[in-house]
Parts: sequence; C-alpha cells; structure tokens
Amino acid sequence: MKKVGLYFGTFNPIHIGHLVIANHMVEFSDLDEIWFVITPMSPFKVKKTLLDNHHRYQMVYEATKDYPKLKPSKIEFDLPQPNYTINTLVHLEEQNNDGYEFALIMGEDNLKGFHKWKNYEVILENHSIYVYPRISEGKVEHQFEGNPKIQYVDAPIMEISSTFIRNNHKKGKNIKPMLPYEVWRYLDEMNFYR
Ligand SMILES: Nc1ncnc2c1ncn2[C@@H]1O[C@H](COP(=O)(O)OP(=O)(O)OP(=O)(O)O)[C@@H](O)[C@H]1O
Ligand SMILES: O=C(O)c1ccc[n+]([C@@H]2O[C@H](COP(=O)([O-])O)[C@@H](O)[C@H]2O)c1
Repeated sequence: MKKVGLYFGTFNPIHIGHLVIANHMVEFSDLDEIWFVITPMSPFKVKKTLLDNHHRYQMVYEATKDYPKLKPSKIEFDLPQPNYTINTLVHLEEQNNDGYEFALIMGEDNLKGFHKWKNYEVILENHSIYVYPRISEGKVEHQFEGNPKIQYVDAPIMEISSTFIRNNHKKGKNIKPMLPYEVWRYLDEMNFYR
C-alpha cells in the first residue's frame, strides 16, 4: 500500500516554501509520495489575481519534475467549484485507486480552522492528517488535541508567501530566489502578475 500525502493549495505560484515542506514530509514521515493538488477555487478565498488552472499546474509540474516522489495533480479541475476537499477525497476513493491510501498535509494554521471545513469529521474519520508547524494566531481546537489521526511533523518554518511574490514581482523587485528557477522563468516569460 502506497501512502500519498495530498497537499492542497492554489499555488499561485508554487514557491520554495511549498517545495521544502513537501520534500520534508516525504523524506521524514512514512508518506511515500506527495501530490500537489492544484485547487481551481478554494472555498474561503476569492482571488482577483488567480491564474488559469493550467498555468498553475504547469508551474507545479516544472517545480516537481526532478523530484520523483513529488507530483502535480489535476484531480480538482473537473470537479464542482468551490472545491471542497471532502468532495475531492470521495472522488479519489471512487476512482480506481487500489493500492493507494490518501492522507492530508496541512500547516498548523489550517488545522486551527479545520473545524470550519465541509464535513471535517468525515475527512478525519477516513484520513490521517500530517501537520507541519506554521507561525499563526489562535489555537488548535480542543477536539483535535491528542487525536491519533493527526500527527505533527517537525518540518522547517518557511515564511514565504505567493501573495508577497506576486505583489513584489509587480513592483519590479527581484523575487527569483523564492521560486525554483524554471517557475521563475515561466512566470517571467509569460509576463504573469505584472
Ligand atoms: N511558506 C509556507 N510554508 C508552509 N506552508 C505554506 C507556505 N505558504 C503557503 N503555505 C500553505 O500551503 C498551502 C498551499 O498554499 P496556497 O498557494 O494555497 O496558499 P498561500 O501561499 O496562502 O497563497 P496566497 O499567498 O496566494 O494566498 C496552504 O495551505 C498554505 O497555507
Ligand atoms: O473543504 C473545505 O471546506 C476547505 C476549506 C478551506 C480550505 N480547503 C482546502 O485547503 C487548501 C488551502 O487552503 P487555504 O485557505 O490555506 O488556501 C485549499 O486550496 C482547499 O483545497 C478546503
């Protein structure tokens, strides 16, 4: 049985923070692979500067092509929007995915809001959650403390954000070190976020 960690996000664009976390998860936990699930529309976020799905996918593809354990996933592209994670998980289970077990990867910041996700109890009943540390306000809900389905992985804290990258690329600042080289080249050539 292959254990896959699903890393959901808009990845607008993917940056080295995402990559370091995913690589750490796959190297230092029992996960065999990480799939970056590019979300067409996140339930809680309305974005003005969201690039087309296929451009965000292409950048994740470029970022992960040299890492055999990290993969881009289009699974949500044809699912109803906004993309509730429970729907995607049910869809994955319905597909012919014998031999795969699906877990979720999320930052501690997202775990703090996890009780607001659609059918979060069902998600937790059927899937493990691998949590990495993240600087954020607030507390993890009491109901999640000590839950054997939730395990913490001591990944490094990477304070880089896609918003920062987009805003500062627009201002003409050099954001090149925050992205894998191919991702930087793609968004620069395509004139994105200008
Ligand atoms: N530097 C980082 N370190 C760890 N986790 C991150 C980092 N940046 C984003 N994430 C998390 O990775 C997931 C995917 O990121 P996503 O692109 O959806 O969000 P984001 O970086 O907050 O984007 P934006 O800045 O465009 O709002 C999210 O759950 C987000 O919280
Ligand atoms: O299913 C939900 O109710 C739900 C609510 C909020 C977020 N999510 C998922 O979590 C991902 C990261 O969320 P965010 O808000 O940090 O961008 C997002 O892309 C969705 O796949 C899912």
